Amino acid sequence: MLQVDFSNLDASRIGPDQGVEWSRELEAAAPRLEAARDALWERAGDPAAMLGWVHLPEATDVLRSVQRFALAQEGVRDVLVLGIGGSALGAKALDAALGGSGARLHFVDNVEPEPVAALLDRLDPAATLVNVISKSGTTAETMAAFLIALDWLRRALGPRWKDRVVVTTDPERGVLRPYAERHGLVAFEIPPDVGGRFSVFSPVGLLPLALAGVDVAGLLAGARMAGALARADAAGNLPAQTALAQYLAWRKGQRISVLMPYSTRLALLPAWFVQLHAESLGKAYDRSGSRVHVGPTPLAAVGATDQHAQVQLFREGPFDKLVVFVRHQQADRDLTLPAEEGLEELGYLFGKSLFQLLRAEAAATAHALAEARRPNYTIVLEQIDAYHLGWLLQHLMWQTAFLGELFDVNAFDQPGVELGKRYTYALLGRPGYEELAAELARAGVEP
Ligand SMILES: O=P(O)(O)OC[C@H]1O[C@H](O)[C@H](O)[C@@H](O)[C@@H]1O
Repeated sequence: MLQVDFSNLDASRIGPDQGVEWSRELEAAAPRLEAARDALWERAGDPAAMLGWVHLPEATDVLRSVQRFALAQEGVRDVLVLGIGGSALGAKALDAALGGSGARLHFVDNVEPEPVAALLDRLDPAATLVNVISKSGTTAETMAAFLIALDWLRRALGPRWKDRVVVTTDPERGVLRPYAERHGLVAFEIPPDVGGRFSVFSPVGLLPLALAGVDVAGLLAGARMAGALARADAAGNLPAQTALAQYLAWRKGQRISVLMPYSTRLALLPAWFVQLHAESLGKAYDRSGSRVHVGPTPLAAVGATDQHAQVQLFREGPFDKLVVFVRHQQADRDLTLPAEEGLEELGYLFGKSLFQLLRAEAAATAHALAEARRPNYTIVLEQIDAYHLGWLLQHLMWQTAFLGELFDVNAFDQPGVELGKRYTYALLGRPGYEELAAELARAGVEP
């Protein structure tokens, strides 16, 4: 089960001394949420609407081909995953939470030379599979890493390098697809109507995760539950409900949306969420073309660790945050705290377990924030496993789609990142970018 405890929204009334009860807010917004739901499901069949991610959890043929490929990779101990943004963050978060029983995944999602060189020094090319992932098939960082990895493989393996590369990209766009065809490389598809940050349950995430030994079928089963709830009426539609809480918070001045899982295993989940919300909702224009400049600023935190770093700000700083906790109810393993002579002052801990302490800290922090009228709600997972994380990630994607409707923005494009890319091309002398290069020269911008 995945449940959401909204009780601290009531306590804090979404902001200092304003707002009404959560249940009333929800009731009042029900028609709007249900209209948003109907609009999303109606558009889900239209490839131009970029809602293909809605259907990924049902794609059992893709699941099987990914599993078959992973099973056949005998002798692969390490996987070099070359991708950035939506082509890395989901698998990275889920591997950190659930990986470990299969191959080790190493993500190259930056172009800083020292870590890349150090990683290649450590790995054995004969036991490493390179999975290059790019929806557009053109991203400079990913392509640069690919050029280096190809050279590294070829030097060590000669013509056998082809057995050690698998490509994940759009069926048509970009340079990777024709390159894979030219060399007969195994290639998986990212459906054209699935944007990068919504692609974790396509081969983008499923392939590396299957190689890492993660229960990818479990992920999809959980993700299907999020989809089922996204069809429900407002009273039972969890993604619509959390979207509403986020939207109301924004409207009432809580413009920073914190995601704070109480789990080190989930420490990378907020990084994935940050891209999902930032690129989907941070928009200059609404769908009718009016200037709006909307978008909650997503902020990453981890409990209990950040109680000792950020919670001071969350509780006493500006009234500008909505804090979302993620907790789990069952630990897979637990450790009991033994009594120790000479440390009697810690007696309140003796006989308790680490998980009991973690749970107490999460509940205490949520209440301490509510008590200071800081809005927060808690997503409760039964446990940290593939099923519940599949559910959680798909829930957050649905939440984002609902928020796109509430803010009336296109949640599936990211026009704001393009100019920086074009300037980079100009600085590197890419043909066709001469005018931009001249503009940069006039402004005194140098690499
Ligand atoms: O998968 P790719 O096409 O290589 O894209 C990787 C990332 O880069 C872009 O700059 C976009 O802003 C992201 O949304 C995307 O996830």
